[in-house]
Amino acid sequence: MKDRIPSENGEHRLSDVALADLTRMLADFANDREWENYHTPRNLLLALVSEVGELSEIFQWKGEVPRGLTDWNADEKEHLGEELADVLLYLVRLADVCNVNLGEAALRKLKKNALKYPVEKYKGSAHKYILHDTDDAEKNGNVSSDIVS
Ligand SMILES: Nc1ccn([C@H]2C[C@H](O)[C@@H](COP(=O)(O)OP(=O)(O)OP(=O)(O)O)O2)c(=O)n1
Repeated sequence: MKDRIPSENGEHRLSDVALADLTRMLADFANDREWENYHTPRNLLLALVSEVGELSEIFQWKGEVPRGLTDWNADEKEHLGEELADVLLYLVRLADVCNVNLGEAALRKLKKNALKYPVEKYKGSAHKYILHDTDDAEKNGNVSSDIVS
C-alpha cells in the first residue's frame, strides 16, 4: 500500500496526516462534486451517526474482544479501519461546516479533562461517578451518585 499522499506542502506520510489536511481534502472532495449544499450540519450529523452504527455492527454480538484485536483477520481489520475512517471523516467535515476548529477544541477538552480527573485522585479508577450511600441505593434498586465536576 502507498504510504504517502500528495498535499499542498509536498507529501504526507499516511501515518501522520493532520486534521487540517483532512479538513481541506474533504472540502475539496465536496467542492469537486458540487456537494456543498448537501453537506449541511444536520445531514453530516446524520451521516456520522449512521457510520457509527456501521462501526457498531462490526462489534455486535461478538462479546468482548481483546485489545489489539489479536484474533481478527486482515479483512476484518481493514473493514474496521474503513468504518473508523468514515466516522472520522464525517466528524471532521461536520466540525468544518460548523466553523469549529476540531484540533483546537480537542486540545482544550483534553486540558479540561485533565483538570477534572486529576491523576492523584483517579489513578487506577475509571469511575466517572463517586458512588455513595450504597445501602440505600440497593434498597431502592438503583445507585445514587454525584457527578464529579
Ligand atoms: N454525501 C457524501 C457521501 C459520501 N461521503 C464520503 C464520506 C464517507 O467517508 C464516505 C461514505 O460513503 P457511503 O455513503 O458510500 O458509505 P460507505 O462507504 O459506508 O458505504 P456503504 O454504506 O455502502 O457501506 O464517503 C461524503 O463525504 N459525502
